[in-house]
Order: sequence, then structure tokens, then C-alpha cells
Amino acid sequence: MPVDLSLYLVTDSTPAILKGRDLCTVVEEALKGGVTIVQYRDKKSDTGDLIDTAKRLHEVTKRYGVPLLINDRVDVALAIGAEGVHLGQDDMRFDIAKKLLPKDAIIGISTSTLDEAQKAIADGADYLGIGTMFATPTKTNTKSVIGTAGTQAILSAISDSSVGTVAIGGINHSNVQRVLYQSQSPKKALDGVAIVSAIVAADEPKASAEQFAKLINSPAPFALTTQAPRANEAEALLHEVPQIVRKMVEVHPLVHNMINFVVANFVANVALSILMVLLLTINRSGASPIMSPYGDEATDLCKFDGALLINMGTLTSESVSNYQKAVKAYNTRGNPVIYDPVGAAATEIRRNAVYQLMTGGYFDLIKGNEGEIRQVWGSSPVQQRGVDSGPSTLDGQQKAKLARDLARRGRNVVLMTGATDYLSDGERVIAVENGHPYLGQVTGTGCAIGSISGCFLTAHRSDRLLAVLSGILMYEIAAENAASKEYVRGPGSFVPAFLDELYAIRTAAGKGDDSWFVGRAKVHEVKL
Ligand SMILES: Cc1ncc(COP(=O)(O)OP(=O)(O)O)c(N)n1
Ligand SMILES: Cc1nc(C(=O)O)sc1CCOP(=O)(O)O
Repeated sequence: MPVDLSLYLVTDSTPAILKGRDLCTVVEEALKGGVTIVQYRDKKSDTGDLIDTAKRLHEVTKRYGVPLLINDRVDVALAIGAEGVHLGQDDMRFDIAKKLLPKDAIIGISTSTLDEAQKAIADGADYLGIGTMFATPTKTNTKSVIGTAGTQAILSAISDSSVGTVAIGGINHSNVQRVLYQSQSPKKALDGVAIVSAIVAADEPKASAEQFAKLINSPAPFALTTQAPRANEAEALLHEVPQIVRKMVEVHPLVHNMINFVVANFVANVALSILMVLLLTINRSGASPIMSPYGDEATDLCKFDGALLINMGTLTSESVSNYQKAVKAYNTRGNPVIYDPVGAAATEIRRNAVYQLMTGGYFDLIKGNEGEIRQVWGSSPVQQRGVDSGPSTLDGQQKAKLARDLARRGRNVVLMTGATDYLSDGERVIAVENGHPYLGQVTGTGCAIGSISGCFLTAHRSDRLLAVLSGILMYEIAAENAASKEYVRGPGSFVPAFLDELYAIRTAAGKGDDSWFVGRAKVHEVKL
């Protein structure tokens, strides 16, 4: 009978993860939550203890009709009659294990390269543990982090084989759907995900496993977000905005800006107005520049667990490869990435850049004007003159639908900016009518939304639509406040007033004062 690999629990008995609880109790809770296969992995215990614990675990897993595999130790599997083993590249050779174990024993093999995968298939492995998906504190001595792109390359090359496949490493509730979706190749997808800490270390392993099972088996292919729509979605979201702004102020998020030189100074000033820390330096590590167009630097910068903004306003012949390196580094670490495809439809070179970036990386948020979003969508693109959107041919419902469909396709969040902003996570569509016409008369005000969104996506990771909505509202209400000042006579006097108003909201939010928000949001949900 084929093994159900969909929710694969790998155990860990270290105090940081098991937290002194009884392993069998934790595993039983996880089984109640929907785990479909269990691997007992214990690197420290003596053989006698391994056998005792494996025996107890087996009694539990048998009650739930779920196979128990033993990590590395064929002798322990034989001793307790486990259903199989999981072997790494440095463990017992497959052919020897095959000879020792019963005929129907399940044997899984760890693979991180195509060669390893092909060899394991040729040997007759039942499934491959493909990883490391994302860097993880649970196992720091992994060979290589391959992300969804590396996993997809392996799946694509082995698509003729019926071998089972699970991804492992750094998988949690917020990225599991993205992992499954982004790793799939046209002919082969992952059969499941292998999880350690997100279940074993969870306060409630049963609830954690249940949530994984729900996300993995979700019938809606677009349901990357775990948020179900509510009766009055806009109102429910607005309720949470002030506390998200407070959280952003407290968290001091860092944003790595790969931004065009025309607006870099303004965007830095906007970000400084809303953050307590300097945007241009990472003060915790000395003075590394964070406005860095140099792709190789992302390998270090992504370790600060902030967001990456790709703004392709001033594209050069080297930009795309730099962007690709940075996106890969942030995707691999699972940190938020924002794409602002400035001028996407303006030239053939930009259209190609959009294609290359969209096919090679994952963006948590795509933000652009109507022309840019239409180009990213790919059908009926419009010719942009410069970076402006050009004349709109879409009504409000059509814009909302385009934002929703693009977010659905990419399992991410899309923000289409304009007099009315349309924000969607593929499920919910929110229209925002705050802001002021002066914003459209100052270069960089649109680009700064990308950076602001990065701050909020970093600070609030559980609901990306709510995070971006909070950022837009803070930004656009500040613009309204600035424009209403008596001394503001036009775009020139607007800019300093705007920075002051962002700063004023940040200061108020930092003191727990939410009055800046009361009655100010002009937001409604768009029903499609
Ligand atoms: C399902 C699954 N995939 C990969 C691994 C890693 O196994 P290995 O390479 O042997 O490393 P250790 O687990 O021994 O540290 C796994 N255990 N399970
Ligand atoms: C056991 C293991 N093997 C890995 C590999 O890459 O082969 S990563 C890993 C640990 C995965 O733990 P978590 O789900 O807590 O990130």
C-alpha cells in the first residue's frame, strides 16, 4: 500500500524542542492532529534507550495506523519491528539495509542534489527526503539549502519516477503552502512535508498538526493565507490596524532596499520617519549599508531577518542578476520579499526583466500601478510611457479582479496603487481610498510604499494582507494630515510636512496612542 507522506513528523528529543515533555505524549497529540507518518530521530540516546523509546512510540503509532520509521538505525528498526528506516547519505548503504530489513520495509533516503536523488531512485528507495528547504536551527550542519527552486529542479528531473517525495527544513505554517506550490514541476509535485520543530516544539502539537493538515489538504489552490474571509472583512481588519502599527514601531524592522537612485534619499527619509533605527546602517552589526544594489551582499544582509525590496526603477545591465541573487537569499531564508516592477511595460528590456524575476523567485508582495500590474499578469499588457501607469482602461471591479487573480496565481499579496488602491491576497480584496493628490506629484512616494510594506511584512508575518494594509493606512493618513496643514501650499512644502506627520504617527503609536486612526480609514471590501 502506498505510504501517506503528506504530513511527516520527524521527532526531536532535545530540550530546546521537546521542552522536557514526554515524547510519546507529544507524538500522540500530533497523531490526533493528523500526522500521517512518524520518524523517530534521536542523535544522543544510547542503543538501549533508543530501543525502549522506539518500542513505546511504536505502540502509539500502531494505535493510529501510522507507520513508524527509525532515523539512521537499521538495528533499532529491526529490534522493534518498525515499518522502516530513514537513511542519510552518510548512513548505512541502501543495498545493505534492504538486505537486512523485511521485504516490505519502507526505506527513505535524504537527498539534496539531483545525482543523489537519481541514485536513490535507481537503488529502489520508497521516498526521498529532499532538503534542506530553508535554513533551520533544528539542524545546523545541513549540506546545502536548496529552497523551492532547488527542490523544483530535482522534482522536474525525476518526474518519470513514482518515488515518494517530502521536503524538509524550516517548514512552518506560514510557508507550507508556498513550499508545496512553488516546488512543483509540471509533472511531479511533493507528496508531503517533513516537520520537526513546528510540531514538536509547538505548545499544542495537536493544534499545530491540525493546522498543517488543513493547509496541506486545502481544496482551494490559492489559499496561501490562512485567513478565512469574515462577514465584514474590511471592518474586522481595521480593528487590528492600530495594534499592527504599534507592533511595527516596537519591532524596528529592517528593510534591505534595492531601490532606484532617483528616489533612494526620499525613501530613506520616509523609512527613518517611521522607524526608531537608522535605515542606512544596521546598527547591531556595525555599519553595513542596507541600501545595497549588490546582489552578493544579500547573503549576509538576509541574516538580519528583515525584508528585501526589489524596485527596478533604474534598471541596468547588471540589475537583474543582482536582484536574482538577493531574491534567492531571502527566499531561501523565508524572509519577506517585495517586488515593485517600476516601469514594467515601458521597454522590451523591462518586460524581459519582469519575466526573469517572476519565473525565478517568490515575492510576498507585488506592488505596482495598473500598467505594471497588467504587465506582470502578462495578458493584454499596456505600453507604459515612462514609469507612469498610462490611461486606465479598467473600472474598479476589473482592477480588483486583476489584483485578486494575480495574487491567487502567485499565492502572494498584490497591491495595485492608484487614486483607489486595490489590495488582495487572492481571497480578500480591499479597496483603500485614503491619501492625497500631492502624493502623485512627488517622485518616490509610490516607491516608499514598497519599503513601508517591507517594514510591516517583517513585523507582522501571520497575515500579509493586514500587514500591508496597516502600512498603507499609516502612510496615506499621514499624507492627508500633511496636506491639511495651513503652510502646505504644494508638493514642495508637502514633503517636509509629510515626513513630520509620519513621525507624529510613529511617536503616537509608540506611546500606545491610537487616536490618529480613529474614524480615518476609507476602506471597503470589494466583492467579486
Ligand atoms: C524525511 C527526512 N528527510 C531528511 C532527513 C535528514 O536525514 P539525514 O541526512 O540522515 O540527517 P539526520 O536526520 O540524520 O540528521 C530526515 N531525517 N528525514
Ligand atoms: C532532520 C532534518 N534534516 C534536514 C535536511 O536538510 O536533511 S533539515 C532537518 C531538520 C528540520 O527541522 P525543522 O522542521 O524544525 O526545521
